Order: sequence, then structure tokens, then C-alpha cells
Amino acid sequence: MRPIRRKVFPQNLVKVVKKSDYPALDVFICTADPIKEPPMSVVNTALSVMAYDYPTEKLSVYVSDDGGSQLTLFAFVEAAKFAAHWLPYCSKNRITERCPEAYFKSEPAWYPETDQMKNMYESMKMRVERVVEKGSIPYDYCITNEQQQFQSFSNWTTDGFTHQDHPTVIQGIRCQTLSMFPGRKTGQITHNFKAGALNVLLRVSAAMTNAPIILILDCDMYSNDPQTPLRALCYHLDPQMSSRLAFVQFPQIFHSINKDDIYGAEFKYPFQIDPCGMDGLGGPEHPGTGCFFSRRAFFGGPSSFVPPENPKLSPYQIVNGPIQSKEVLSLAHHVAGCNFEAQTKWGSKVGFRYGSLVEDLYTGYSMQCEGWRSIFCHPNRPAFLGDVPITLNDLLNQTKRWAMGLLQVGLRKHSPMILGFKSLNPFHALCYTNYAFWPFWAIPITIYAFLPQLALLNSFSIFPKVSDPWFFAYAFLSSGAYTQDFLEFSLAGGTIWRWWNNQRMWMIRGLSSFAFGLGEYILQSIGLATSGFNVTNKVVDDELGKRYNQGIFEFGVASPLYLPLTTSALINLFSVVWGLVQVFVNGGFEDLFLQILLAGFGVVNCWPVYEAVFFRSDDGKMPVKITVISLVLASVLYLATSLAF
Ligand SMILES: O=c1ccn([C@@H]2O[C@H](COP(=O)(O)OP(=O)(O)O[C@H]3O[C@H](CO)[C@@H](O)[C@H](O)[C@H]3O)[C@@H](O)[C@H]2O)c(=O)[nH]1
Ligand SMILES: [Mn+2]
Repeated sequence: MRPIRRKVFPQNLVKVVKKSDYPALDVFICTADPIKEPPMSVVNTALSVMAYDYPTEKLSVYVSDDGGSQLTLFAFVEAAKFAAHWLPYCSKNRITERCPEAYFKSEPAWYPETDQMKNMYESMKMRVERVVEKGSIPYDYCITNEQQQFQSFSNWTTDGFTHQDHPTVIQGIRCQTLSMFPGRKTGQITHNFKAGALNVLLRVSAAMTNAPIILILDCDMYSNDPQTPLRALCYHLDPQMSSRLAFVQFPQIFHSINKDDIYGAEFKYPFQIDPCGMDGLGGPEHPGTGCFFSRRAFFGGPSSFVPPENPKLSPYQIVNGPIQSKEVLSLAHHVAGCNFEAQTKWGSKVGFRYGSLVEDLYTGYSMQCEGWRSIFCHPNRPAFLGDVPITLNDLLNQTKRWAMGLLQVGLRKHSPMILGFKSLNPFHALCYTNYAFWPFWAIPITIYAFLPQLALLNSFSIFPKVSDPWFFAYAFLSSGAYTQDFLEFSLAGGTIWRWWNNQRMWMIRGLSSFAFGLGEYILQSIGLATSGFNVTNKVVDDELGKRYNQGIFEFGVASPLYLPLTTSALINLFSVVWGLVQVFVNGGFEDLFLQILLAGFGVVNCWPVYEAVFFRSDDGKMPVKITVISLVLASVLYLATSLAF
């Protein structure tokens, strides 16, 4: 209804605020699994933000590692040494690309130190990758002189230290700039996944620096523009809005998407188009990364402050004393422990909200219900660039997790249908309702993928005839919806092929992620299943990467998510053939036209499935097991419906 497109002029900021008066900025980066999330890429994320155009003494980077891995810590110790050269190099030569991996890949302009920097980077990368491959750090690494300050490594050799069960380890690296928190789990206590990790970071950073502005980043998303914090400050320091502003959100944009985005992984609607619209209604949703929060927004509404139990964690507290001082460190350890949250408001009224696998959307939405607003900032040069899943199975599992998380928001007492309409602009509440009920698309999509086709196989007409006036209503509604979708998509810079693939993936997700997410949510509600945060794989195998870049679908594993899709693909194919034969032999084209058209549309959309089932022989083809089961399912469905029609 009221889309907003903003333009920021960060160069004017210094005219209003002196550089020395910039607020301090704490950056939070989460990682959880050194195998699925290579430490080298986490390190690149951290280096790219450490090199922000921002007063160094005001910038602190906190990394949480839910994997509790010494490999990640090793990578960061190495990265800190490299940073001592990399940061001055960037600012001296005014480099724009400050993520070292991306920088050296882009064949950069030559400066006297460039070769030396490149060598340093490559040799650090080699050291880290070798250690990751071996799975352990060299025995003498922690006792050599240089590493004396990193006594944390000795934790891993203590008896009883496992990745699931271990005391908190906090390691400050390079004084003010970088601190690592490998883990915080103890035994049975539920873990709340990323939201839990972020709340620990909120408290530990409160003890150490307590910056009023916080940037949240996933480990798979690096900074692509050193000016970004200044853009965010243009809003956070604007006296007309700062008292009600919870966060400034930058879009999720991805660098590794293939040309036509075969999996629709760009998610152009939720990440780029919808937020402009929501901005005009009260603020965009928070999609988990690339977001500058006001620390105050984690403690109750703009006019209803909810103080944390421990006053030292209040956003108004000023930290004095260096982060290595005894008091600061002991407070940090105390508040990081996983027992700390028991019987507190953390996760319900304070901090990131627990109870949904989309903690991001849930937290942003809760803040808006409390009276906060948010801003969507979409500069031409992407502020952050991230990774996408490159196999269909990874992508479908990711959306399945989202589907469950969304239902956990939509079907509980904080539902946008209830609380949202009570607290927000009704159109804003409608936006959240739309997201929260996304997975329900599984129902109509599944019906449209099977029912008309099964009817066609039985020569049974269920849609209006071509001559029926209702036919025009059908034609108008479906072509109208498609045209609108196409226009919105291309006006936001999308190509025709990306749009086509996006609508195809919407149907595929409906038959897999949404349907399974819905099913698992129901099982979970009656106590038959538990849900967890299954971290998305970020490792790119060479063969896989090659096929992905050629735009070939990657099936490969025998995932049950493929069953409804393959079954439907087969039924669509058989029904088109059968329908056409019918019409030629017996006539009745008028009656069956819409069904043949729909099944034909299904067949065109299912093309990659037929390729994977019938023609391919590479590792990414459809596993025979899935094909066979799908054939059986298709026959059973046909037989069952032939009794009904
Ligand atoms: O127990 C966990 C699980 C995940 N993470 C981190 O959370 C981030 C996102 O995980 P990822 O596997 O990349 O999930 P995606 O589906 O790609 O993430 C999207 O969806 C998530 C919600 O499901 C949001 O949290 C993310 O910000 C959003 O980018 C990563 O940095 C992880 O290291 C943790 O810290 N602890
Ligand atoms: Mn991710």
C-alpha cells in the first residue's frame, strides 16, 4: 500500500555528529558447526566488519561458536595476526572490498604491499585449512611463547570437555576488537539455538563494552561496503526517529547464486520487495542478519523499559575498565553460563525471543508489537553478501525449518492474527499473518498438483467448460495473479528466467518443505517429534559447484522431501498424455481443456525432475529408490481415485 524507497547520504553524517561522538558499535557473529561452516569463511566475515570505516576504539566484534570448536578459535587467532596488517592496508589504500577472500578473488588493483598481503592471506588460509582437515590443532601450538596469551586452548584438553557439554570459554583477541565465545552448553539444558547464542552475546557484550548499537550477522554473510555503519547511524542518530527506532535492516543479498537462480534462493519477495512495503506500514521484518539494532530495543517497548534482573546488564550501564580486567571477565563468565537464564525474562520479555525456529522474524515482530518501528535500507551497492544452499535438498530443508518456525509464530498465543491486529497497523499485521501462514500454501498447491490430473486420468471434468462464463473468472484470476507477480518481480530488477524459476520453486516448496514442515509441526504439537535448528551446509564440493553453476538441479540424496514432487511429476506427465489421447479419440476438448492446460503447465515446470529421473547419470540425478517409490505411489493414487470418480 505504501512502499518506501530510501536514500541515505552517509557523507553528511560528519556535518551533524563529530566522529569522536559516534556511538560504540558491537558486532555479533554466530557460528555453530566447523564442518558445515568452514572457519575460513567465518573468519572472512569477521575481517570484513573489523575493517569498517569506523573509529577502531568504538568497534568490537564478538563471535559465538555453538559448535564449541577449537578449530574455529584457532582460525581466529590466526586471523587476528593477519588483521593487524589487513586493516591498515585497507584504510591506507581506501579499499572498498574488505572481505579478503572476495578481494583477492576480484583481481585487485596493485599497490606496493598487495603481493605481500596476498601471500600472508594465502599462508594463513593454508594453515587454517590444514588444521581443519586434520581436525585438531598441533599439540605444541598452545605452549609456544607467542600463544601464551591464548590459554583458552588448554580447555579442550581438560577431562570431560565435549562439544555438547562444557564450561563457557571466553577469549579476548587483540584487545578491544575481537572476542570469541566457544560455546555455553551444559548437559540437559535446552539450548534455544541461535536466539540463545545471541542472548549470551547480548549479556557478555553488556559486561565488556555495552555499545548502544549492535550489528547482527550470520557467519555466512560478509560486509561488502565499509560505509554501512554510517548509513545505519543516519537513522539511529536522527533525533526525529531514534527514540522509537529498534533496528535498521539491510536486505539479504547473495553472492553465490547461479545465473538464473534455479532454486529461487534469492527470495526476492521476503528479502527485497516486501520489506519496502512493510517499511511504509511500521517497519520491515528482521530476517536474522545484516541488521543494526538499538540495544535498548531488547529491553521492553520505547516507553516501557523492562530492566534485566542484573542491573549491570542494563543498556544504560556504562562500562569502565578494560575487557581483560578481572571484574569484567568474571561478570562475563557469570552471565554467559547456560544456567543464568533460568527464571529470568531472557527469551520472553528481554533479548531475542525463544520458542520459534525463526527467532529473527519473531523477535522483530515482537518489538514492533511493543511499539518500536524499523527501517529498511537498500543501498545500490549491497551492504552484505551471503551464501546460498546449492543443493535442492539443503534448500528444501532450510525452508522446512522456516516453515516450522513460522507456524510456531502463527499458531501460538502471540499470533499476528491476534496480538498483531491488536498492536499493529492492520495492514502490517496482515503482512506478518501472510508470513506466519506461508506453510499453509502446501494445501492448495498439493491439491492443484494432484487432483485435476487424477480426475483427467479418469476422464472426469472438474473445471468449467471453455464456453462457461465461469471459465473467464478462472482465466482472469490466474493470469492476473501471474502477471502481477511477474511485474513486481521484474520491477525489482529480476530477469524473466529468475522469475520463472522462482514460481517453479514456490510450487516445489509447497509440495515438500511446506507440506513436511506443516506435518512435523503437527507431530510436534502432539508430542511425537522434536524440532531442531539444522544448520545449512556452506561447503561447496567442486563437482557440486560446477553443476550448480551450469544451472543443473542437484537431487542426489534419497530425501523423502522429493517423494510428493516426483509422484506429482509422474502423474502430471501421464495425465497430459492420457488427456490428449482421450480428446483426439473421443472429443470433449471443451470439458477437459483447463485440466489438460494445468497438467501441461505442471509438466513444463517439472522438466528438471524428468531429466533427473530419466536422462541423467551424474551424481545429482534422482536416486532410483525415490523414482520407484514415486511410481508405486502414483499407481496407488490412480487406483484409489479410479474407484472414486
Ligand atoms: O544452534 C545454532 C544454529 C545456528 N546458528 C547460526 O545461525 C546462523 C544462521 O544459520 P544458517 O544455517 O545459515 O541458516 P539459514 O536458514 O541460512 O538462516 C536464515 O534463517 C535463520 C532462521 O531460521 C536466521 O536465523 C538466519 O539469520 C537466516 O539467514 C548461522 O550463522 C549459524 O551459525 C547458531 O549460532 N546456533
Ligand atoms: Mn545462512
